[in-house]
Formats: sequence, structure tokens, C-alpha cells
Amino acid sequence: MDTENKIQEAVSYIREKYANPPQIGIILGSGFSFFQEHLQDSTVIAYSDIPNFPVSTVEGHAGNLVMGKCQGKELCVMAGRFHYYEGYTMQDITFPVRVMAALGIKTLVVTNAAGGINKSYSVGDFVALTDHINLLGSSPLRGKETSGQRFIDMTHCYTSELRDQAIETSKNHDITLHQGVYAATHGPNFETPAEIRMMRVMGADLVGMSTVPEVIVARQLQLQILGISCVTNMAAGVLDQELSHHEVMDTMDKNRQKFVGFIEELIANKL
Ligand SMILES: O=P(O)(O)O[C@@H]1C[C@H](O)[C@@H](CO)O1
Ligand SMILES: Nc1nc2[nH]cnc2c(=O)[nH]1
Repeated sequence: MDTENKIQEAVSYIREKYANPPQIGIILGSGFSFFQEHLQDSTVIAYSDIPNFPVSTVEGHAGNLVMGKCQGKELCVMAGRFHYYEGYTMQDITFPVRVMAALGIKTLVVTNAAGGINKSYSVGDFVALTDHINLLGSSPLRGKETSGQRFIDMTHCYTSELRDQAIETSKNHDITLHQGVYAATHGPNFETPAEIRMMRVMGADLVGMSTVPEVIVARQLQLQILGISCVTNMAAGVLDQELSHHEVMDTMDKNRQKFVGFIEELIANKL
């Protein structure tokens, strides 16, 4: 079956469960899954039930597509994302973005947990992405089958109006929101201090293991894109301490409330 038919199969299944077309898609990064509880009249659909969907294998990624309302808007929330390091192909991990676009979203909010390379950042800060560096070594648009345009422009990938609105909104909340460049690595191991020094020279402010493939496909599909990272740890070698997924989850847990107020206001007024 080709990609377009697989997308339509997934879309039909989701529409049977929840008829209202979503306006906004949100991909929740590591530890962000709690946000699904903030949707009203929601329908939770396990990824394992959706035709052609992959399933989440990472702690902190619930593995549900949650359709529902938030601040009067219709949302499609991915509580759990797919990473290249889980062994999926680039096409697999970005398939849900194609499905959300086919369901009708016009705006995609991509969140993630990331290591802070920029020494002016602190653990618990948030960052609105201005740009990214793809160190994954591949693109989700690679392949013989072309689903959509192949040579897409990446100059203004992250929508500046959405970023400006996020910065304005952050002023009403107890949240530090920087602007920065996200580097995506293959993972799943964290970086060495030497790799982090290299990434700093390259112009990266943050490092993570996701987001970039989803953003490339969202850009191909001409969605408006807002990328928000939580600095869950300082990147390797910035502090004299080792990194762990436990620390990542712990930081997200401590900062979840700040994030909810901020994102809800953004959804209500700006997205
Ligand atoms: O899904 P995200 O990018 O938020 O997850 C990050 C990268 C790894 O999956 C994990 C490392 O702790 O957090
Ligand atoms: N690659 C990478 N991913 C992360 N996700 C959360 N923290 C980090 C980090 O320091 N490095």
C-alpha cells in the first residue's frame, strides 16, 4: 500500500472515533504527556489501534493520540512521539504528521526535552526554536516514492509570527522563554563533551533527539510551525555531572505546571 492510502486508512479510523476536524496538532516531547489531561471532551486513541501507526517504546511517551478541545479550539495531541533511535525509519516517525495534516491541522506545535548547550540557559528554561541543525544523517523526504514536493525550502521553517506570540505570552507567566537553535542527534546515547563543544561552534543552543524530521515534513506540508524545547539538563560537559533520562523526566515533572498555563493562553489567543 502506498503512503497516501496508508494515511487515508489512519484518517478514516480516527474520524470514526472523533468526527471534529482538528485545527492544531501538538507533539508532546519526553515528559510532556501530562498535557493530554488538559483537553476537554477528549477521545483517547491508542497508537496501537490506528492502522499503519508505529507504537511508542520510550518511557515518558504515553503512546496515545488524543483528540479534544482546549480553550475552545480543536486539538490533535500526540502523547508520545517516535524517535529515529527506536529503530523506525524516518518515514515511520513522521507518518503521524502526515496524518494530522490530512485530518485538517494548519498549525503544528512541536515540543521536546533538550540539553542546554548555550551557557546562558538554565535547567527548567524553555526555548522557542528559531532554526535547527540536522545531525541525524538523513531526511524523512529521502526515498524513491515522493509523497509531496521533494526540494523544499527550509529558510523560514519555524513561523516567526508564532514565535513572537509565544514570547509575548511567556511574559504573562512565570516562565523563561529564550530563542535558540536546536541540533538533532541520532541518539539514543547522550553526547560527549567534545561533541557538545563542536555543536556550540556550529551555532547550536540546544541538543535533542527528535523534532527535526517532524518539522521537515510539516514544512513540506506547509504547516505553520512552533517549536518549544524545555532545557531539561545542561548538555554534556557544561556542568561536571553525568546525564540521565531520569533527570530529563524529573525536570519536566517540576516544570509541567508552568508549561500548561503558558500553552493554554497561547492556544486560546494566538494559535
Ligand atoms: O521526545 P524528546 O525529544 O522530548 O525526548 C528527548 C530525547 C530522548 O528521547 C530523551 C532523552 O532523555 O528525551
Ligand atoms: N541528545 C540529547 N537529547 C536530550 N534530551 C534531553 N536532554 C538531552 C541531551 O542532553 N542530549
